[in-house]
Amino acid sequence: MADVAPSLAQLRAEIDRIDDALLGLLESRVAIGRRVAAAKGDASGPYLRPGREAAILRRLCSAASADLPTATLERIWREILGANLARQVDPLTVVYAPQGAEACLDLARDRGGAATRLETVESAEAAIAAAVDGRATLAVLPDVADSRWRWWPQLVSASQQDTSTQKPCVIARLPLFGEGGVPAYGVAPQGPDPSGDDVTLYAVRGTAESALDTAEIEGAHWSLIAADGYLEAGHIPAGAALIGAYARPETSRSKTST
Ligand SMILES: O=C(O)C(=O)C[C@]1(C(=O)O)C=C[C@@H](O)C=C1
Repeated sequence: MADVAPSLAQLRAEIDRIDDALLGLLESRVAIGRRVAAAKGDASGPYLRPGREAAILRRLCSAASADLPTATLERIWREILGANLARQVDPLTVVYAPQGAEACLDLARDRGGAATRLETVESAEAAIAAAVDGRATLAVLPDVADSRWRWWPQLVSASQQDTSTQKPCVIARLPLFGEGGVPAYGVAPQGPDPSGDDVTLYAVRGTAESALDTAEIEGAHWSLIAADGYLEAGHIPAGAALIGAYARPETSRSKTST
């Protein structure tokens, strides 16, 4: 007897069963959020862990079939990660999206998901200030290498200040998957979180051939450098200012099967 193609009603019933299973799994995953916060305790550092998030996304994207484009997976999992983070803190992303970098707003929204409050500010100073005083979980700023809104010197100045408080650092580049378009950078009042495949940003006094950008900072000439790998403060050149580190962006895979 020839196979009878399932009816639309049967296929929808199957989709409903899968949705119920997904919901159950999502509930279980999100329920872990408060336990994760307790496990982190006071001493084990910040709640937002961009390195761990990048490692999760890379693992899932390399396991997924071509029917699930990486950009789609990143969107879905950013919502899941954001929902879990919101069980640990009340996340706030502060965004500076000037003319020419309006996409920062969408990148910030996609990054934090619906569970993260979003606030726009009128200057890079205001965004970084929100990260310095701890009001924002993440400050999202436009391309670090673009002189139109050159904000990295503020992180150099902060790093030179003689305070014991945590300096603001670049901890993410947005998005993780996908090339093209103006990238955005995430700055937070915490040290960078290694993902296993990272880029470190630091600044050195003087002119460097490989500089992404240069600036006069408090009377001295500085160059911004992007180096391969995760370099801790002790491993960047002597006298350099650590700007941060972020998961190396991945090329997106968007093909779909036919
Ligand atoms: O692994 C952690 O530290 C978590 O807080 C869990 C989790 C997740 O949902 O997987 C949530 C937020 C962090 O930014 C990273 C990962």
